[in-house]
Amino acid sequence: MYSLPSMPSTTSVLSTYTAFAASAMLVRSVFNEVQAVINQLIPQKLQERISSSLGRLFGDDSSRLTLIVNEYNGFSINEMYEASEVYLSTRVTRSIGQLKVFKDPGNKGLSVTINKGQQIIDTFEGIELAWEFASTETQQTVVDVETWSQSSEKTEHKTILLSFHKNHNEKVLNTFLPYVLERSKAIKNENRVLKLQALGNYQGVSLSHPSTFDTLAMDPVLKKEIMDDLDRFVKRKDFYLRVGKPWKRGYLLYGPPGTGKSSLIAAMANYLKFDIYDLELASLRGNSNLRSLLTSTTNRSIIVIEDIDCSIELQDRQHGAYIQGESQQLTLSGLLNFVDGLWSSCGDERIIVFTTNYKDKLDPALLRPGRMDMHIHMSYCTPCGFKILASNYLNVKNHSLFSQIEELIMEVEVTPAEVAEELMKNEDVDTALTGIIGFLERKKGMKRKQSGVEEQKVGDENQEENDKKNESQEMEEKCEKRKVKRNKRKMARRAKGRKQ
Ligand SMILES: Nc1ncnc2c1ncn2[C@@H]1O[C@H](COP(=O)(O)OP(=O)(O)OP(=O)(O)O)[C@@H](O)[C@H]1O
Ligand SMILES: [Mg+2]
Repeated sequence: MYSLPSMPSTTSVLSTYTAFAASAMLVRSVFNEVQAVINQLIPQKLQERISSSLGRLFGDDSSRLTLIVNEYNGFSINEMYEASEVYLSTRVTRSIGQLKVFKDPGNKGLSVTINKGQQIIDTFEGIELAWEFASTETQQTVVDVETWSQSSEKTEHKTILLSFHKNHNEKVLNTFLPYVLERSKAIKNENRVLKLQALGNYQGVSLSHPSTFDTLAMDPVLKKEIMDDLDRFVKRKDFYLRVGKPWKRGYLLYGPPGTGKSSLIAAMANYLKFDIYDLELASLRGNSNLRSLLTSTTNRSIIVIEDIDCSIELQDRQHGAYIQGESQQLTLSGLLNFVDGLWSSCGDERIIVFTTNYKDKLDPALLRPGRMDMHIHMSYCTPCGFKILASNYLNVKNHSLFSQIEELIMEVEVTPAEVAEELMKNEDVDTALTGIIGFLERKKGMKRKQSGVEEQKVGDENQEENDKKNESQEMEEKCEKRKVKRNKRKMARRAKGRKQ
């Protein structure tokens, strides 16, 4: 038969408690005595160091203050966490037994950090500071709204703890933490790997797009204008604050496929050392999702919405715009609210870029003056653009064949992407340039032939209209292909999400 274990009598519990309380008092009085001796004999800085170590030893934490720095603040990334993480990667000391080492693709060096539960002892202007990483996990049930299948997902909540002597509370908050923020910015700029994030699946990949303003084939005046605009933007924090405008800038890039819109975005990111967030509207579900995704982006970033004409089915603004093939609503005004900077909680130093092949197809609400700060036309290749490409790909600044090529480039519509492709076909300069001439001649011949046939068929007047139609059809096909590609990517991501 099962019998209950005998309960301790009240008197034995009391005597145990009394003995425990007596020993606790003894420990405290020893602690106080040692503290008093320290106060009399030792200089103040050393006193603090010894007393906080003793405090830890005797389980007395009353002399120390711990700041808790969580990775997220609601949906937003806590910049103090990010900055601390970057800063700490440079503060790893020899006393640490275990280190986590990783290398970001494209990063110049290795990144090192400590494991959960370990401490980094740091000093700042004579103050001793102890950093520690901590994390907890929670389990969440996720429902796929398409299949209604449920899965369970683990979420990790990461925290950095910073503890120090209470006397330095003000100094740490007012001087040290701002110093960590500044320092991390500098460290990031030194070793920067620009991140390219696909918003919606949170998978960051490093941006290894080599495009810079130097390699970009475009009108030099326009190029300079864009660079000046970016310079002005990053320098004008105080101006934006003074006039009460959110520190944001919007660019609309438009032009035919292959004229360098995506390359220009990469050049902007490389120039400013900003991260890129590629926002796929097709993978979003409604305004609240858009809002939470956007608030999860960091400052100093470029948010890109490519092919805005393909991403949003343009409908009457009153009725909202619908994501193609999705039942949930993402309104155009939801998007425009963001562009207008209504979400000032979203952070600072943001650039928003929309791209489109058809400017005319866009909702006028997007084109309204003041909505996007700069409309940038990316055009077919010009003679000047060709020279930049030849210098990039063949390392030639001048050549006897240049004038013939430049003449042809003025006659036919050729994109920088097409020229680049031709230039890559051969490393030998003469062969590559002769190849380009052949390519342009063929294009010119085709154009002539096409217009000859068309002339016979429909006569001169309809020619222009037909050209437009063909072009428009080509673009629509491209849009369609993109949609299919996007859907495939979305499905793959979902499948991957399900597997995890
Ligand atoms: N203006 C340019 N200067 C230098 N290279 C260019 C330029 N335009 C295109 N290229 C070359 O062609 C490739 C494709 O160009 P890019 O993706 O930037 O075009 P896009 O305008 O974004 O096209 P799409 O409308 O199809 O998205 C680039 O990777 C680059 O190699
Ligand atoms: Mg593009």
